[in-house]
Amino acid sequence: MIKTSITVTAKQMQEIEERIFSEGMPVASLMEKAAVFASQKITQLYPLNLYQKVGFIIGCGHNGGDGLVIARELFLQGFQVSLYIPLREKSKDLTKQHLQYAEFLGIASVEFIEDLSTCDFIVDCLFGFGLTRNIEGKLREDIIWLNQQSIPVVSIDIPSGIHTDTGNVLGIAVKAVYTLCLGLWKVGLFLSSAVEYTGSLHLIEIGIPESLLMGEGIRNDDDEREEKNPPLYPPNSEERKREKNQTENVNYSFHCQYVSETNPRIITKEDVKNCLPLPRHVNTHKYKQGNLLLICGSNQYAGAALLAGYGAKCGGSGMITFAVPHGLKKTLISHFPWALVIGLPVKEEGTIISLRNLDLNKYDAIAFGMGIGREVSAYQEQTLAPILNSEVPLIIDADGLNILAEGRYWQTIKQRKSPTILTPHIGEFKRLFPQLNLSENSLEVLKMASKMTNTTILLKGAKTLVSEKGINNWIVNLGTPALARGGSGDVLSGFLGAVIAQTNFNIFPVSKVVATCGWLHQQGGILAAQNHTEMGVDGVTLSEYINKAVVKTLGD
Ligand SMILES: NC(=O)C1=CN([C@@H]2O[C@H](COP(=O)(O)OP(=O)(O)OC[C@H]3O[C@@H](n4cnc5c(N)ncnc54)[C@H](O)[C@@H]3O)[C@@H](O)[C@H]2O)[C@@H](O)CC1
Ligand SMILES: Nc1ncnc2c1ncn2[C@@H]1O[C@H](COP(=O)(O)OP(=O)(O)O)[C@@H](O)[C@H]1O
Ligand SMILES: [K+]
Repeated sequence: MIKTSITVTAKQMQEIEERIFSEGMPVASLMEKAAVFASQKITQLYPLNLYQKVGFIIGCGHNGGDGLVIARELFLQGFQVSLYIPLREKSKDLTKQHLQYAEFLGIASVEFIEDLSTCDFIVDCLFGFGLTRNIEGKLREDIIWLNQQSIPVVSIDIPSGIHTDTGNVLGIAVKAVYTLCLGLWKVGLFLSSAVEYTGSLHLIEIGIPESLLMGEGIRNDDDEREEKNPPLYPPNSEERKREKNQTENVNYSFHCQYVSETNPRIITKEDVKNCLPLPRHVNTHKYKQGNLLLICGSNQYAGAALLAGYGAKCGGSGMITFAVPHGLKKTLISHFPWALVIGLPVKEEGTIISLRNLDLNKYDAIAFGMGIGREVSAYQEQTLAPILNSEVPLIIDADGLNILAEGRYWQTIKQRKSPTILTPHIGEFKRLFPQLNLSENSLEVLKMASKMTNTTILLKGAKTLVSEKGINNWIVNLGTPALARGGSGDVLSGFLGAVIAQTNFNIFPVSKVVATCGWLHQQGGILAAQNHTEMGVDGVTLSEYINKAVVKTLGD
């Protein structure tokens, strides 16, 4: 199972391969295996009865070698194969041998990439994880030409031009319809700069022994499942709070020789199933099921409070309390008759100026910031400061993050004992951490930011990334642009709040729960888009589909 969720860097992949070779597996055999399985996948995607002409762009390294084996297999099956080999003279020995055999078989090669213009599809085997410098000159022109064609491209291992570790484009990169990643997921495939290039991602199993990937301290899912039933505690008892909220040194990653414990894992359906829904004891009651406080809304952004409420509604917490500008009380009650609504004092513009006498520590989670407006910044000592000083797991979103970005509270945040979860989109992240360059290496920067601040950060975008204190890192590898719509994030914060309010962090690390919520949020969006098209996924619709996503996931 671990092979489908682990991600590696180029160096780690090289080390794993070297170990396999040093244990006796011939290089050529591994290449043969990878390429034959890749060719099988290609023929599923492009069956011979529908697609006859296939072009290959062959590089000089082993990615090119893979390409030649795939080309040979397709040729032998009856495809019309053309090879474009721009770096022929520089070919590595194994690649040269495959080229010689391809020529012996009579597989045609072409002089110019334009000669592939009549192909039904093209297989990109120019560079894999060996690409280290920018693509320039003629190769650059070739890729520009390729990207201008409407011919579908399948990239082998990684789209040529994408940096294996950062996902950044090294000058230019191939835009693929499918990427068939060999053996283990290369981490760059999941980072935002690569999203436009990878197309649909498929992992080709090449038999890397799991023993090389497992290490001490790995928790398997069965252990978690057994522990999932939480002990019964009186509501809000000190004992329960202490146990529930302790997160220090909980590290569910692995200590493996080849793969760092901080390598992000892809959150899988199995991970999600393992986390949610949280079990309910038969004799539970509402205060044992998580008591969530949502501090949100302003006259200007009343909708954000409502959408956070709709999100929270999906999360199953026993009690939900809204603390909103008092002018919004009636609206909130009309939407959420089951919730408590507390009116807060406001300034003329309708933004909250204090939390009055709210006893924050009686809640199991607080979500703060959705639609509160920037003006709250002037009242941060009466609002954000007591929230940060509470001993409650905390989610901060939207304008809550903008107040944080002013920089006065990082020390307080660092010292918090309960989990602090920040949910910025890329713009908010840049405001929070102006000293960090997110575009250089988004994953490493995210890890650094969460480590520096002692928080869990969920970075929103086409791919959602989660980092808990730089240690436990996750990638949400699904998503829909249907969610690029005002309010989707408010739904996520509410949902997250409701789930966090019920979570025992002794059983599940914060990062895994946060990634699970991120996954279900995106999966909800995908299901909603299937039924309503991408045009129809407003926040309320999205929230309805989050529960459908839970039901579907459990049934799958
Ligand atoms: N070793 C094996 O038998 C296996 C190989 N695989 C394949 O091997 C690939 C890695 O192979 P390599 O390490 O040979 O690397 P690549 O095939 O990615 O290419 C590296 C070659 O390109 C040259 N190069 C790098 N940047 C360049 C640039 N900007 N312009 C021109 N030339 C440039 C390098 O000098 C080197 O010769 C993987 O991505 C995968 O496709 C594995 O996946 C399966 C097993
Ligand atoms: N192209 C996309 N693909 C997948 N998810 C997206 C895309 N664009 C936005 N999203 C998701 O939608 C949500 C938007 O949140 P946010 O930017 O905070 O919006 P708002 O503040 O309006 O609610 C995030 O969860 C983000 O991951
Ligand atoms: K490639």
